[in-house]
Amino acid sequence: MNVREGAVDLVVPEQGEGAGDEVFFNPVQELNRDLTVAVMRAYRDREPRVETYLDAMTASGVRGVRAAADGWDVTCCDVDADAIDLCQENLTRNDLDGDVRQRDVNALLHDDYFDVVDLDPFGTPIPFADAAFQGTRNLLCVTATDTAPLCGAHFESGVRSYSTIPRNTEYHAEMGVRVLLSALIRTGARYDIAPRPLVTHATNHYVRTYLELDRGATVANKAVDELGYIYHCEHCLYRENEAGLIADAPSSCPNCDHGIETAGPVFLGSTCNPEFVSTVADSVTEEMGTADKATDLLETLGAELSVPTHYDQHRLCKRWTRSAPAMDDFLDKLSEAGHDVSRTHYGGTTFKTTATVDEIRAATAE
Ligand SMILES: C[S@@+](CC[C@H](N)C(=O)[O-])C[C@H]1O[C@@H](n2cnc3c(N)ncnc32)[C@H](O)[C@@H]1O
Repeated sequence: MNVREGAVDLVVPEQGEGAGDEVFFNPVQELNRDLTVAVMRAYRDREPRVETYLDAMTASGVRGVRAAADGWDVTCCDVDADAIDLCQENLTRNDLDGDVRQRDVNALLHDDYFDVVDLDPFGTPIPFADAAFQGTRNLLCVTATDTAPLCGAHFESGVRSYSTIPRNTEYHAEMGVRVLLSALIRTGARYDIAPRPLVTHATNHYVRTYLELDRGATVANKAVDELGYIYHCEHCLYRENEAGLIADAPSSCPNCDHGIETAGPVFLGSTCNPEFVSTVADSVTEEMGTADKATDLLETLGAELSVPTHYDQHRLCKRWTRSAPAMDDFLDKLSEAGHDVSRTHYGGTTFKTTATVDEIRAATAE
């Protein structure tokens, strides 16, 4: 089937039900790919010397072809011979050049360096993370689609993949973001690399992050300092964060005395850089099929408070046996009571605030 995405035309296989033999193409990931193009444009505007882009798991070649159309010096890699043929066909169809390699990307990244590396695997990216930190000069783009392990819904799998404790809370997508970033920061630290999140979002059952890599033991130590624990009470929705690698969890919830759960080490720092996010928004262009969605998402991300973790207004109001008022009125009350507050990209009824759960309850009481 023929599809047009961004400024390129592609042939992609019809996707059957379940895992088939055909080369993978997911039209739902167009937002992810549009944002990738915009992030790379914004990054190149800031760092004009970056040139090379590795589409590490290319499948149909869609990411590599779009990057080549945007002037990047592109390498496309996949282990699958059919993917490699299709990727080459799609480059040729658009009259574009690219270096197309049938290889295990872990081996390729062992031999070669790229300014920007894009990991877009099935499921967890962790089996590719060590090689990616060694083979990336500037910007590492990572997708993870294994949201159930990441957010603690598949607990053992999350512990195994990410070497941390994920907890299945009502802010599960943010738990996934912070677990993924924790694992990537700990992996980078082994090579004296500090990955700094420029943009991170959780959308439609995947997490996507763009990490600028800084080098040196001192900065890598600082990155590790941003890891810590979240203590969470499932009864009253109280939560608290503690930086550091040694957990000192309260024995019970300081708010209601019920049991407390510990997640971590997770990343407690900023998952986006708001100034960079605004330059990404300026790089979204109208040929992108998801331009409006991408712009809305970036606007929300840019304004989102960086504090962990978000609340869901409906969940809180249900817990307090109140009806949920209009979000804007609810957030205005919190703000008028002197608390920092923002909406979040995790959902229409979600917000972040510097207020505690008791302060939220008091400030928004009718
Ligand atoms: C989710 S698909 C990639 C989708 C594509 N990036 C897109 O945007 O449509 C994952 C691809 O990774 C490839 N793959 C799996 N293991 C790999 C490895 N070790 N090295 C390179 N490619 C690999 C698979 O063959 C598959 O084509």
